[in-house]
Amino acid sequence: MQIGFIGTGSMGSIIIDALLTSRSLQPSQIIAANRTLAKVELLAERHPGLVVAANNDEVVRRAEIVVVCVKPFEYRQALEQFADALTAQHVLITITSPIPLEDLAQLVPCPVVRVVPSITNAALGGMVLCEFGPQATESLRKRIYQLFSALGQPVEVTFSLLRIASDISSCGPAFLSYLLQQMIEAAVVETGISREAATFFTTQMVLGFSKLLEKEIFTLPELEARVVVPAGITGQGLIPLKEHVPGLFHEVFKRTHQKFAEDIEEVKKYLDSMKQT
Ligand SMILES: NC(=O)C1=CN([C@@H]2O[C@H](COP(=O)(O)OP(=O)(O)OC[C@H]3O[C@@H](n4cnc5c(N)ncnc54)[C@H](O)[C@@H]3O)[C@@H](O)[C@H]2O)C=CC1
Ligand SMILES: O=C(O)[C@@H]1CCC=N1
Repeated sequence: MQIGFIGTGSMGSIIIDALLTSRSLQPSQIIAANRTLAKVELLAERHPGLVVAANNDEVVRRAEIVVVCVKPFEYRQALEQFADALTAQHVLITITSPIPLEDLAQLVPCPVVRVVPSITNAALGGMVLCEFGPQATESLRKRIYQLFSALGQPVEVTFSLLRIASDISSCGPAFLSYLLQQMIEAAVVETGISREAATFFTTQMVLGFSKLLEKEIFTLPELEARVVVPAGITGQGLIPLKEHVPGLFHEVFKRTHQKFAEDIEEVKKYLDSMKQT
């Protein structure tokens, strides 16, 4: 079985690296194309045996599962370049959320699946969100879970949960990184600690924190309660946090949902126009 990749930018290359470093696939089982050829050539240098395709059409002709890793507004062009080569034997996977599977399914002759990765998959951790289109069978579900379990924990999400699940699982690492950088900056400015030392302490704290959660030693509220000892120092630090943070993530999720709705509307326009041609 050969797996094809269209788009080997940030996420395409993370998925390929993860499938190969986990030894789920051999490099020769992957064929990939990218608009800028140099990016795939770099991947092939890293993974000798990986097949560099000259174009998207070649990927689709040689692969059975085709993973499209381009951005929502690059889809139209990409689809136009390969849709004619798809047959009922293919499986088309999209890794981005604003492409409605029902609409995509009407444009191609094969089952369609959504697999939303997370940057955490680069360390073979975190979640892999899966949504299956109208033609997906039970055996296809099993195959997709098996393949992508190399990257992290696959979980099926319905379209109604997709946005918030992606917000937490895939956007979450960026949100957390921003918050942690704010903590580091404040430490540097308020105390004169070096950025290097503050970054080291922060990183080690997060690694330990992840282990606590992984080992299910505490739930998040239990963990907070154990650190905030009565009349202690942490409680003082939490006062400004409790003053400023509530409401913040409501705004974050309102914005991601708004952008998602706008993207879907735009995508639907071009998918509808493609249905008519
Ligand atoms: N960055 C992240 O953490 C996550 C991103 N995603 C989704 O993945 C999608 C891709 O994101 P990135 O990989 O970060 O973007 P990117 O811009 O790094 O990668 C897109 C790649 O597609 C290539 N490309 C564009 N049009 C093409 C075409 N017609 N044929 C062949 N190659 C083409 C580009 O050259 C580029 O290398 C986004 O829509 C995003 O929503 C999903 C989950 C997490
Ligand atoms: O398509 C999405 O929903 C993802 C989440 C992070 C970036 N893009």
